Amino acid sequence: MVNVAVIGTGYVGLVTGACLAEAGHRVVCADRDEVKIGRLRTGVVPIYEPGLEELVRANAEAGRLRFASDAAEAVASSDVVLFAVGTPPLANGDVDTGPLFEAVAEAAAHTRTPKLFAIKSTVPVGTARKAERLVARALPRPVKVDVVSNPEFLREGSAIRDTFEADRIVIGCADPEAGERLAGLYEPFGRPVQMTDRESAELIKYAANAFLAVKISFINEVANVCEKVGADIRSVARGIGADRRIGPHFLNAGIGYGGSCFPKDTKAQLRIAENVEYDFQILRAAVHVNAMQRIRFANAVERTLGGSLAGKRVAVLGLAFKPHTDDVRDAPAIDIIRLLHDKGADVRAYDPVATANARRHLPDVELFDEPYGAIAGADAIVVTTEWPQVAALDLDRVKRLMTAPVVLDGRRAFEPEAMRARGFRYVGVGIPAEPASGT
Ligand SMILES: NC(=O)C1=CN([C@@H]2O[C@H](COP(=O)(O)OP(=O)(O)OC[C@H]3O[C@@H](n4cnc5c(N)ncnc54)[C@H](O)[C@@H]3O)[C@@H](O)[C@H]2O)C=CC1
Ligand SMILES: O=C(O)[C@H]1O[C@H](OP(=O)(O)OP(=O)(O)OC[C@H]2O[C@@H](n3ccc(=O)[nH]c3=O)[C@H](O)[C@@H]2O)[C@H](O)[C@@H](O)[C@@H]1O
Repeated sequence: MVNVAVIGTGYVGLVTGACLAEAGHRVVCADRDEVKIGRLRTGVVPIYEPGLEELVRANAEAGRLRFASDAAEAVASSDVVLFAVGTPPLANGDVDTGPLFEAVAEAAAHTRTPKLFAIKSTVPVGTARKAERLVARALPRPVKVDVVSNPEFLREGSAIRDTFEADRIVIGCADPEAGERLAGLYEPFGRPVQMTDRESAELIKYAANAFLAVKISFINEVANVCEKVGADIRSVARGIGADRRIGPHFLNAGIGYGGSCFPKDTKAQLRIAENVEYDFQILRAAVHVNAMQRIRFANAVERTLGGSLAGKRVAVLGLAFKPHTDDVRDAPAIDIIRLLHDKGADVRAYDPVATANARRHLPDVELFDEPYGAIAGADAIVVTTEWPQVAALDLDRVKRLMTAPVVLDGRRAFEPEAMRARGFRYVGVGIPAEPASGT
């Protein structure tokens, strides 16, 4: 059992804290947001993540997980301090490491016994080294504090499983003994650990997200070609994904990536490369393709509805950037709705959990927590998040509610053949307009 403090109780901090508590450690999650901490103390989990509320409550009741707004007390009672504060972009495109350095300096100022500081936030190369120098200056008296890099790879919506079943745990350290101590914390998870230097660990995180973003933009470009040559992206993705060197994952073509991570981290990595006078061309192209994919899809809606959206009612299904989360940060749906709205469409949108978060981004759009209200009177359905609730719609009822049975599916929520067999005009990304033979 290790006493752990987690500084920054956002998505990563809360999930990591709860999973470490479940593994038997004694964890205190701290955040400067007192309202959030107050809610967590009463068992209210501020994010929608399947299984998280139960995990938090069970571990809080067992006395292994508690919450603090006072970082000083959290740090004083811990041997390992994990930093999981946000690292948003600054207006000039650089990563804002200010809040992280503030948290590190504050923790150091309250350190009186030897500790291990581990940076989980996604940070530019060199941040752990800088943090180490900051710690040396902020310590009230000289004690040994190791600063290691420990990037996080969890996904929203499957964050708990991703933590317990991580493909790898990356630990970047200057002193191997410090790395081993951090590896000990994760030992109950039984996952492979990669030890490396701090700079490489920091770059692994950005390179992993960049590679995945490139993979998505690549398959989206192949899908765009499919539409022009009459091929089917489903067959193409299956065919290339069967090659073990390519792999079948992250080859779902559609309206591109969104969320709080890929858009932010790809742009951050472009900026990091620019700062060392390197033009990261593939990544720049991937970011551009991703932006264009939203515009292409909105244009496809317009084309499908006869070239003008003026006076047309469109039901957009899905606001979250992916299913099983209420996160709408940089969600493709938000941009697509704005584009449709600007083209004159009367947009109504549905999401099972994200309407509250989406409201401030879409003040002029009527939002529904149930799908049929959004669909009633629609000239077309536009699918922007592949929620199971969308796939499970009563299609006869949907058809009765619409003025014409038209579906534009940006996320492959439906099977094209099944939809066409039920009398829908189905338009998908990378799917031939007419069913191709042999698929
Ligand atoms: N959300 C995700 O799925 C993943 C995020 N990451 C990275 O992890 C880091 C955290 O991300 P999220 O958890 O999504 O962020 P978040 O925005 O959900 O939470 C960050 C938290 O840090 C707190 N905070 C900020 N400055 C603080 C300070 N000085 N002292 C104490 N608390 C402070 C904020 O109040 C907030 O609650 C980022 O660098 C992100 O790129 C990495 C992997 C996955
Ligand atoms: O650094 C981060 O913060 C995290 O970013 C992503 O996780 P996340 O953003 O939660 O979600 P993903 O499941 O990766 O999906 C991101 C976006 O890509 C889209 N996507 C994903 C896969 C695919 O084949 N096609 C596709 O368009 C999704 O719809 C979604 O909009 C990474 O997958 C995590 O490993 C990483 O830890």
